[in-house]
Amino acid sequence: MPAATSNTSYFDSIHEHATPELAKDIAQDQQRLEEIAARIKQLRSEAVERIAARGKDRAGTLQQSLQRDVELNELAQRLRQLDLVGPYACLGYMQFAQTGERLYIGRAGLSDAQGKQLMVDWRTPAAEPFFAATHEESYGLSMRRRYRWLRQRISDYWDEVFDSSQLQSHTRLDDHSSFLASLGSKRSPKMQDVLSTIQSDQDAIIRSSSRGALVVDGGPGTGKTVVALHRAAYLLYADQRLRSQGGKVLVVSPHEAYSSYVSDILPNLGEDDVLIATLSNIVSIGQDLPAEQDPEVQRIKSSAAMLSALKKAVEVFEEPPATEVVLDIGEFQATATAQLWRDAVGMIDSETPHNEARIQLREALVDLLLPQLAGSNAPEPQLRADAARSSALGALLNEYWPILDPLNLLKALYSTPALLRYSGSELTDDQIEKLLSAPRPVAWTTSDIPLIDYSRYLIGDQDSETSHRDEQSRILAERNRWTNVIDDLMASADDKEDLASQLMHHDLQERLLSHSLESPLAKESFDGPFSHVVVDEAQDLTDAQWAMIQRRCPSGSLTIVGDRAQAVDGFSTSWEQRLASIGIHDISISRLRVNYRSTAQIMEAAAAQILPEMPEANVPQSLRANGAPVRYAHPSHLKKILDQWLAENNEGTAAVIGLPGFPASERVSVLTPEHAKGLEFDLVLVCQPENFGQTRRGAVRRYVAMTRATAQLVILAEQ
Ligand SMILES: Nc1ncnc2c1ncn2[C@@H]1O[C@H](COP(=O)(O)OP(=O)(O)OP(=O)(O)O)[C@@H](O)[C@H]1O
Repeated sequence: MPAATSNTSYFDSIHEHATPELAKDIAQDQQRLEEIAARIKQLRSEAVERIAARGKDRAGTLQQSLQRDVELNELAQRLRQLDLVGPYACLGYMQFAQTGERLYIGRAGLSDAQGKQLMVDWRTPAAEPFFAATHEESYGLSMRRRYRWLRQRISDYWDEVFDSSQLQSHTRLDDHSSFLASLGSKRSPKMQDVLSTIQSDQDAIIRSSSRGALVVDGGPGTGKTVVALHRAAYLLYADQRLRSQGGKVLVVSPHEAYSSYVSDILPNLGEDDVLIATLSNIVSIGQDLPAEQDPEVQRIKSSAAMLSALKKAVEVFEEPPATEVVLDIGEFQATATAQLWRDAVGMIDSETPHNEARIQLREALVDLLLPQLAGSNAPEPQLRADAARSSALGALLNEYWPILDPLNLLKALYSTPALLRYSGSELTDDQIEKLLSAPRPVAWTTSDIPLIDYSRYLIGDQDSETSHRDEQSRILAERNRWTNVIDDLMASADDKEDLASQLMHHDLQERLLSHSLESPLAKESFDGPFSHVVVDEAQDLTDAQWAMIQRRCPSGSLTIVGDRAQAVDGFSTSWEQRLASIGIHDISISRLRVNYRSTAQIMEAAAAQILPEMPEANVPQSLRANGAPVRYAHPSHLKKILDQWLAENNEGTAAVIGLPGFPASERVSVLTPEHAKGLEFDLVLVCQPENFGQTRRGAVRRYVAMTRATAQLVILAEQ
């Protein structure tokens, strides 16, 4: 038997007490894990050596240095993948009933130097039974073993036996204890990695098609977020449709703390290109915006009617001239009529933002005015250039299609009665008066985010004419540079046909060209389009916020994660009705019903809050029944209870919810119920929940706050 290494030493400890069958089984297991670890180590050192050697290559032809750069890039990527996967490479194995063969499942596929398969990638169809098998449908498996990793070591394993003939040789026969133990372990500021214990119902959602919108509905702690993030990684790897659309994925996060909490999950799954952003990050106006204080103003700004008002306000600045305008172009005169203007506008691509459309409009006007300059002796290109640059045409555009500033237009809409009354035809008179009566000067709030975003979408970049010119010259220069590079390559190559086919068929040229043409900001751009968007806490999104997301996902491929019972502002319809109201019709709904987070005692207390207000709430069943009782105490005991818990637990996290001024620390978060959404803590102290409100809104806030606890819940109330 190979010597034990650090990440398999757990098996040594159970080896001592094992039956002969179990000892043989463990030895086989241990050997495969050693082979995997050794192979990763070998591949890693080969990659490092190759990088060191290729990095020193300076001399050579242009072709050689080009290939060297491509190779270095690929090696660096390979190394990064090995480092990501390495410490927790193997998730477990499944054994087939008929052949007795074991197939090991990993975060990535791996073969040894002779080509023997050591483990298969979790996202491949071959790996599916590992996640999908249940006692009802075993997929031909006799058993499955899942490892539990802790600090880069296997700390435990969990066996499930599907074939009764195997019962004698396993110590942990369908014993959920290892799995349950992992659910009860102490939390850290980062969401834990649970790939190896993904359950069959979760797996079915992860692997379902990317077509249309998939709603993942479930109560608190049912693994909706886990499923959505694993689904993003799965689709990026396995879904041809998604990859053919560019494979850009966006995860819309409800708040910054959530973004940070889940930020390790996708990199641990080998995906570090997925963008996670709040709606504020997407708009980014360089400051943290306060929430809108007036609920009525908040409602108006969240409505589709407000988006229509904004669109109409932009159109006010696109009206044709009422009378003919005579333009002096060089020594000639040309007349722009309202009809000529309309014809020119008809030549613009209707999706182009206002400021960028000015570039197209200028060209279209020149096209239509050109016949009126027929008497000129100048060649046509010269005539066109003169007309396009003429100050008369510039003045015409400035008057009837001025360059707009997206933020100023929105401010103007809020504060100019005539503009708001004209544009806001879908708003009621009361709503218009409400907006006009808001304090001046306009101070942005979070409710303005979707409107700012829409205004930017409609209007585009203020400097678009200059940027357009700069971008054109950049692309031209880049193309020339690469044409020269490729010409040089062709000139220096011995076998031209071979090189030409390399350039044409090997994707070298394409990759280099497209990389070099990518704007430096493109990777971080939140403008999309994205081929798939994951939306968490989707029950809270307003119409205007949905519009922001839909614009970024023209394919309509969405994973929508939510729980109607956690909607603070109410969610009285079904998912189908809600999504249909914003134009999403291609929907399928999957439900999750088991709570992996909170003990039964915590869920019972939380259910008592929500069910009287919302009897149809999807309250999930807790998997862990043996928890501590919920504790009730006077608010004055908060500090004492917290200090005692910190002294007794040197690991784990706590949250104080509902007492904003309380001092936070490394292990103690201080949150409102809204900002606690999506998060979880070992200990949750809910402060004065009676102040959260008496209506349904209050019940939802209490429910959200209480269901953040994994192990201990303390309610601090006056009575
Ligand atoms: N298959 C699983 N194996 C182990 N742990 C799991 C599994 N599924 C979910 N969990 C754990 O359950 C907890 C809750 O998961 P998650 O945050 O995804 O739930 P959620 O449905 O999004 O909850 P909420 O609606 O309250 O935000 C997390 O600690 C997660 O790691």
